[in-house]
Amino acid sequence: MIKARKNEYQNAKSEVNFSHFLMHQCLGMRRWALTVALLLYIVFAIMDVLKFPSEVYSLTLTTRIILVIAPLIYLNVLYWFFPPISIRSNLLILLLVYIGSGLNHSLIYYLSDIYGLQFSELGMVLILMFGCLLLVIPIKPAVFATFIILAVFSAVNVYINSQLADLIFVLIILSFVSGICLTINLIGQKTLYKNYLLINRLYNESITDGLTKLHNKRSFQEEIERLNAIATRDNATLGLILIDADDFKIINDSFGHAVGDDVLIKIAQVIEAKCRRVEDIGFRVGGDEFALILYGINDEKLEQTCFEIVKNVTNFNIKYNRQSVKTSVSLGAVLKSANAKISSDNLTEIADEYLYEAKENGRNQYYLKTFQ
Ligand SMILES: Nc1nc2c(ncn2[C@@H]2O[C@H](COP(=O)(O)OP(=O)(O)OP(=O)(O)O)[C@@H](O)[C@H]2O)c(=O)[nH]1
Repeated sequence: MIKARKNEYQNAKSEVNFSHFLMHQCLGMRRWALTVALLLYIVFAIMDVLKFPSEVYSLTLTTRIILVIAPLIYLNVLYWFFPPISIRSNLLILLLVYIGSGLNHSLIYYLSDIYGLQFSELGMVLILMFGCLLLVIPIKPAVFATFIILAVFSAVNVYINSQLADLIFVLIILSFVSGICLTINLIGQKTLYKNYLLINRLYNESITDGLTKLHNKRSFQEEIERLNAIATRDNATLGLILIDADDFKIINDSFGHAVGDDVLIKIAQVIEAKCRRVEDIGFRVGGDEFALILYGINDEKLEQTCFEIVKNVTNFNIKYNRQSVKTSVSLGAVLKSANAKISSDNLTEIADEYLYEAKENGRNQYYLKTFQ
């Protein structure tokens, strides 16, 4: 059940997190692709002025600036100085630049034909390479944009009565170029997705206790600091319960290690059952020691939770060779009230002192303090 809950949460977040991971991995590539695209496009615009008569370049410059150069300047500033967190951020503007440059190409191709000017096909190959590969646009929108660009290009060719055989030849070359670029893009994204899953799995293993599947001690130190900082920032309460099995050595010595393990797993299940929201986290912090962090809890609910944990563990019905295994836990709990400021180390120390009191004063009970 613990594992199922973790997986459910992770799967829901995985799609979003992969977009962030991909952005992180591809940020350098996208930055340089945008910069090189801008420089190349400015060179194309300058060539328009040098090669074409003013009635042609006044039109081509306007469309180049509006559809491509201005959005590219915006994207360059954004990606170099305020990098977005997701690969899907600014997707519409990226598509506008890609489709805009493709349509511009067809427009200039058309004007060159009318005015009898020389115009190279090389530009279209570069546009397709940037759009399908270097800008790292997600695959489906890239295919869609490429289709629009090639469809308009074909329509212009048909309109100006190009040779059908020539058009088919050019379309085959352009489709081949975009096909290769899209395939490399797809393979790259799939490889990165595999790396992403591997990193996630290794990270989850590094913060999970192998026996109980609760978070481990390392994760406890990270989470108590993180949640205490968030609670202080947001003036929220934070509950911390430390839980220690009573006379666990006796259980191990009397019934064996396997029964001891079974008891630990059952205690972990009781703790996990108290985690009702994403911010509530249960940990195994030592051999027979556990912790539970409850974000935003009030004193009444914290006390109720302590009471229920003690009661549920006492009610375990574990039998070994027809002998019942007596189990109990002692708890030390602390509630950081909404406006209190305290370090996570001090919070843990207070809970630990209270756990010690609970042990000293007879075990199978909880001691709780509110820190104002
Ligand atoms: N079965 C099992 N036992 C473990 C595991 N890790 C630690 N232990 C045992 O847990 C016991 C902890 O004992 P102590 O720290 O002396 O505490 P205790 O016997 O519970 O006594 P109090 O805490 O004072 O009530 C030791 O006997 C460890 O060997 C584990 O993964 N499985």
